[in-house]
Amino acid sequence: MVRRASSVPHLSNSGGSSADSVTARGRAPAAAGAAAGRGRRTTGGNKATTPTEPRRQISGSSSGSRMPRSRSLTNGMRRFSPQKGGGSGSSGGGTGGSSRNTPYFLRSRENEIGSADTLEVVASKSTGTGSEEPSTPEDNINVVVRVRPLNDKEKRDRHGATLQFPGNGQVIIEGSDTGAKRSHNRDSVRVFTYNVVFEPGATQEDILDYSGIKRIIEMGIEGFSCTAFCYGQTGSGKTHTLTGPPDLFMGKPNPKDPGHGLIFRSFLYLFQLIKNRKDVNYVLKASFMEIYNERVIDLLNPGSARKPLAVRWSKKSGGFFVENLFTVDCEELDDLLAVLEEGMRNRAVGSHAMNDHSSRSHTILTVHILSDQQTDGGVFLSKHGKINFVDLAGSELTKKTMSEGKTLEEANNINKSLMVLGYCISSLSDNKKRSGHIPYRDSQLTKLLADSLAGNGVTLMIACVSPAHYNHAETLNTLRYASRAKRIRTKPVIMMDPREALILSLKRDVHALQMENEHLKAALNLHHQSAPIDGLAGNLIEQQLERVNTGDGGIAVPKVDLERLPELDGTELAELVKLYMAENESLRQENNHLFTVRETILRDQEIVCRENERLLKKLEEVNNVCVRSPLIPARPAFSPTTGKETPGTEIWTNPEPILAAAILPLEQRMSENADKRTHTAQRRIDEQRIARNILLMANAFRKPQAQLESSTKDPTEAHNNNEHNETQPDLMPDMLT
Ligand SMILES: Nc1ncnc2c1ncn2[C@@H]1O[C@H](COP(=O)(O)OP(=O)(O)OP(=O)(O)O)[C@@H](O)[C@H]1O
Repeated sequence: MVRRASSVPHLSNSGGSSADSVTARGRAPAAAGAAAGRGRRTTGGNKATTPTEPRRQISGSSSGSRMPRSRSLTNGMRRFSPQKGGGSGSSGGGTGGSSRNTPYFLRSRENEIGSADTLEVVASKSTGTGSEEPSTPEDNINVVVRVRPLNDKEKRDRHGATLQFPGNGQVIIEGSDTGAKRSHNRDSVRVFTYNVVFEPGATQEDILDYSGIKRIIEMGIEGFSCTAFCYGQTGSGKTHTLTGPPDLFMGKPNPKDPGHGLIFRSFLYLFQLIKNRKDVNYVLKASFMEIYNERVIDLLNPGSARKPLAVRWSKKSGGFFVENLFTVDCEELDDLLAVLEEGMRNRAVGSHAMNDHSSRSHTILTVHILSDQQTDGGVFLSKHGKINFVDLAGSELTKKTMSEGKTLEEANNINKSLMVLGYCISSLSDNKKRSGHIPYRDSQLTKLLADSLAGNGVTLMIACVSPAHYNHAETLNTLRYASRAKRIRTKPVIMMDPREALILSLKRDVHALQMENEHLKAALNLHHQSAPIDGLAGNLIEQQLERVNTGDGGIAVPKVDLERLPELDGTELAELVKLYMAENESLRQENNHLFTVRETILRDQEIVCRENERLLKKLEEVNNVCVRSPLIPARPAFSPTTGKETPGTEIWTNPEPILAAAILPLEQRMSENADKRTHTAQRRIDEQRIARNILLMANAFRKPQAQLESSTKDPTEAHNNNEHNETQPDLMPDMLT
């Protein structure tokens, strides 16, 4: 029997257009009033501390359990780097006031997603704090398992337990066989490992503290798209985990009720966090929808006609969204709680043999967190985070639930959409299939969860299972899915205003390029001072340094009052972006020039070094030849009085036949001669040698010319002369050096 069938829901990156949002608000003031104006005050923190006792294995009763013994805090719980501290004392963020809030919301509709890596850099630059922003590399979906206690009926029927909890996030499921046969059939025992396993004794507060939801909320505040969803067979405790026992929302809920589920507690935690961030201006909005028989119904504005809303693809955000979904501004915690209550009252609930209060639809409650923070650089950073709480309808074996008629139709739709979800999970968890086709479009549910499962979101899956042996097949199935989901990797990104992200990123580029520029200038100046470079390279460097120092050719970006940046209109922003881009380009070109100059210098240096080495080697060879050669080159005798060369005194001496005793005086004499030789004398010798060489060269050129002239008369003679000429060049190179 369906108690309430209401409508519509949402979720997606971009939602409808801003106009849609306004229209929705306009056509459903009653819902808005109902949701936002209850005036309920819930200040007390819900510290549920029901005393229970620890248990290792499920027995017939759940009473007396205290904490989930097998929860493992070492795996997924610490996946994310710790969040940066709260308020920094910066005052700019909250100054926008309410006039800034509405545009944010409208702008958020246009948001595009940007890479977390980029944001990390942008944020670290903008805050000037280095690399403390949370990094979000590709990561696995966080999967926890919650095992509910045996219910009264199961206890009455003496259903045995099928699960064991060895600890370390493990859960053991026994074989499907029963009785004596079961104990011998060890092959069918399966062990699964998850981030955390909550045993039946776990309290609602344990789920908040240890499931990883707190980190999800923190990341939502940071601008990520986050999702927490419960999956499991019917009656396994999904709704209980997310919202609490069914009677909680029947009348006026008691905020201090320990039964309150994860959503209520998350809201408290969210507001607590927001209150501590004085440096950021937050605007919260919420929507609540359900997917009932593949139709999306708005739970905050079901309308009498229960007209379903359309799920559309947004090219801009690259995701699905629900058109005209009603979104409520939530300035206070009460407003959020009112949204939860309203949606819970409007959702479709039915009863069947396995659950008196069975959800007949999938529900998605989304909290949009629009934040606006002024960075150290004065730029306002706007982000659009969101947290989806998804309560999936439970899979059911219609034979067991004894569904018929409308309930049967619901069950079929539920099972079908869960089957599609199963396909998607299984494809996404398989590395080979992951890049192939994922059948998101096969159901409304998977369309709207696509981003959470495979895209850029942060996801927490809470797999709810029954411990009773008669649910063995369903429990095993859920554990398998959860295990597969754990293999899915996502790469979370922050959703922020693309224009602001672009400006920040360009500013970062400019800064990096300026640093590079400075570095290059410093490097070049160093070379320039230590070794002045002549020639073409020298000129080029001079020109470049001149250009760099005077800023010639650079783009002048006007000084902008960064505090007023958000007030600039689209054209002005576009103009600013253009200027930054032009400046970037100019700096890039300048840096390229500098690189070229540096390359040239390095090449020149290398050539000079090589030449030096060559000359040194040659000098060494010459020295060796001088020492070892039997023929010591002739040296002219110089007059000791005039210091001038005495013509005809060149002697060729062969030291071999000279007695050893005679060598010393000869060497001494040579060295004396060398010392005595004046610079002018050496120059004259060189000049003579050069003159001789020039003469030889001239002759060599003159002869072929004459031969060329005569060759026209006598080809044979010309040929002979050519032969002779070929020997000429042999003399020249050596002599010229
Ligand atoms: N951890 C728990 N502790 C106590 N009671 C629980 C727990 N989990 C579930 N229950 C109870 O079990 C019953 C079924 O739970 P619930 O309605 O949450 O299941 P469900 O998975 O949402 O089922 P469906 O898919 O049919 O909606 C409820 O009466 C609920 O209060």
